[in-house]
Amino acid sequence: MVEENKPTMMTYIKEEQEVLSNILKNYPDNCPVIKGNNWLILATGSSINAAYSAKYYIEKILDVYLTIEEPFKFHYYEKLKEETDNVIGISQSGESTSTIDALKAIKKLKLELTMYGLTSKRESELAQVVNEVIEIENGIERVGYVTKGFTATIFKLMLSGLKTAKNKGLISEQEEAKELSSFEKAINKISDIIEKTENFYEKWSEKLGQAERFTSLCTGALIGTAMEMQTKFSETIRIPSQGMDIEVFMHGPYFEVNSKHQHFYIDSNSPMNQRLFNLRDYEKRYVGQVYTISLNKSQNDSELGLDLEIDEYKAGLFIIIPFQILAHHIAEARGNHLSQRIYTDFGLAMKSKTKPGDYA
Ligand SMILES: O=P(O)(O)OC[C@H]1O[C@](O)(CO)[C@@H](O)[C@@H]1O
Repeated sequence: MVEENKPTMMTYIKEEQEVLSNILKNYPDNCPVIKGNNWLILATGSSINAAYSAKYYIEKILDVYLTIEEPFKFHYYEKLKEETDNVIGISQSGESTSTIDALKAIKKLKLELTMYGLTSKRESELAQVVNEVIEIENGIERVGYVTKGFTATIFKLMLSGLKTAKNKGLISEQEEAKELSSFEKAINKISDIIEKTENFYEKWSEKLGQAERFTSLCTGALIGTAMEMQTKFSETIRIPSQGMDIEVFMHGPYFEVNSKHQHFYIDSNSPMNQRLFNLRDYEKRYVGQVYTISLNKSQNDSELGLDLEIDEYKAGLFIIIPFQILAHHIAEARGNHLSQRIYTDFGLAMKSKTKPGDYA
């Protein structure tokens, strides 16, 4: 049962349009020019998925190499590359200990490295470790299964890339304006995305409720979306869920499919799409149901067409929204009352967080 006035994932999903519009309104003053050509991003959970969702946009618009690492593994096993110019730690709460610890260790090793912290909380421990705080600008999010913080993180990273590209003279004023206008048009359609997803869910709710495993499959630039689908479905629906690139799926995971599995194909108009469709046609014969979430218009009932005029590099900002809504609805329909939090002592017991989350 949802308690009155208690925010839910849906509360925050419905705020995404406004949050992203405000971030856009505050551009360029709200974004830094990021130094150097070799950026290292450290983040975990939804924050690392957000980094992957912005990576290919940034690398396309800028002359940078963006390396993304899990902070715990990086801290204990990886070597800091000589050519690394800066480190960006991302933590929406600013309370993920692995990210904070890895940043502290790098600081000890190379004090002169510029460290940015992308976080919603200026007063957090992460914010104290870095040289420059970049605020995510998503307002308060008191549901642990983050949604608006996820898209806001992607957008701040993309816009910081755009501002840096302009500052370096890599794009003209007109090109910058064109990018901003294409973001704006798609942001204004978020309410349509929500409505279309609600209709899609209505049509498929019974079928979705029968799945024993969900898999989302994408091509390159949308890997952050597939990863976040895995995170969000695992956190909320709590049945085996995975998200990966089609080529990864073709080397092992395809052996496990059966009629209890359901697949989502992410159609981002990638030049590799034919291979995605070939895989979908093949798997249709063996899994319980295939769905497509597409940037184009819907072609049939099992396709959720968002009808957005954006390229695949920006798509990660938008294609995740249907997955966020589906995660919420499927979870609630299966009896997972998301407002009743579980494993509440986990973060402190495992020291994965500096303090208990401030959840509704
Ligand atoms: O961005 P943050 O606050 O570091 O959190 C990272 C991840 O940790 C979690 O809070 C789980 O501990 C996830 O829900 C979240 O995606």
